[in-house]
Amino acid sequence: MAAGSGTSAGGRTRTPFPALLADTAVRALREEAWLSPTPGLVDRRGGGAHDDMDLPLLLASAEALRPAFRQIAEAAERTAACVGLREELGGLGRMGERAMLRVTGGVNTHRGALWALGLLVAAVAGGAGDERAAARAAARLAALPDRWAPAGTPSHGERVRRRYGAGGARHVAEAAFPHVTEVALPRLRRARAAGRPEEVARLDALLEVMSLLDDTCVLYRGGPDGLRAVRLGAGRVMAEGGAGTACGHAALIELDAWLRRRRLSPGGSADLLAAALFLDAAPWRARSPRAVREAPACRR
Ligand SMILES: CC(C)(COP(=O)(O)OP(=O)(O)OC[C@H]1O[C@@H](n2cnc3c(N)ncnc32)[C@H](O[C@H]2O[C@H](COP(=O)(O)OP(=O)(O)OP(=O)(O)O)[C@@H](O)[C@H]2O)[C@@H]1O)[C@@H](O)C(=O)NCCC(=O)NCCS
Ligand SMILES: Nc1ncnc2[nH]cnc12
Repeated sequence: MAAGSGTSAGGRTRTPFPALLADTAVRALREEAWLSPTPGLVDRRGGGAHDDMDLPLLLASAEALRPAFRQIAEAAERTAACVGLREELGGLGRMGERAMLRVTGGVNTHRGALWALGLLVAAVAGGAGDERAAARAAARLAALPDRWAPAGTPSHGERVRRRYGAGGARHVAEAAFPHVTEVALPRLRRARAAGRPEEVARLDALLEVMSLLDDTCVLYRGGPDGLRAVRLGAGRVMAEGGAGTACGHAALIELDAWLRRRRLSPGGSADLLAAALFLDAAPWRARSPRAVREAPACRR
């Protein structure tokens, strides 16, 4: 879908591109939250493996991130993709995290999603013309330094990186989101082309990501054995035919019950499914060669 901003020929006001991108990002988060039954995750049925989250909380959290997504897009529209922009995005990302924690009463609902979607929103706003170009541009941004990133207490991701050497959310972004472009999006499209219902296509995309991802949420709570079991369990659902078959559905429900008992939540996979839904629906507005020539140059 092509998109722009300002006033159309007929004089009607069009939604500004940053607001359109923020809408698409929030919608992707909402759709991921509504998807059911998702193993161990919050969904329409309840909080999954979480005793501090439910669907209304995730929906409120998604809405609280809208201003951050819009401001991220605005910054990327006006600033070249170099360290200055990376640092501005870091500040906006941390502001978004504070807004999220305010509405959730301190629960980390969407930190990883804000990171992945924030980088992809910036990439599309900065002129990426398709999903692969967006993932590559997001990777370049992720790899830039942010001198204002607070040292503070190590995050869960940082702890398991030190302990087990796992890559985590930063590494996945720097690798240009292969689980999104090479796994989730192709799986979504193959399932749709085969006539599967949209919900089944999304569940299969999630399960395939789960079967491959080093999810630091799972590693933090379940260690390497927990992560191995989650990946094998998700792989088994797919080997049984996926969420749309009787055997695959039974395997999914079994995996869900096991994750709830072990209090393991594949939150990183949920974030990457939301990233795939964002790219799948993104409004593209590749910059014209003239706009690229006139884009502000890197100052550092
Ligand atoms: C680079 C950052 C993402 C920070 O990364 P780091 O790994 O240091 O920090 P974490 O706080 O651990 O957050 C990473 C979140 O990313 C998700 N995730 C996990 N593994 C992967 C993966 N392999 N690939 C992609 N994404 C992954 C995951 O998010 C989900 O889980 C969250 C709940 O996690 P947690 O708090 O650990 O949950 P609980 O176990 O429930 O906690 P307790 O109840 O037990 O206390 C949830 O948010 C999901 O979204 C990881 O949690 C980045 O955030 C950063 O540097 N931000 C600064 C701002 C910035 O620069 N922004 C720029 C662009 S906007
Ligand atoms: N549906 C979900 N359940 C739990 N954590 C999540 N983080 C992002 N989406 C989530």
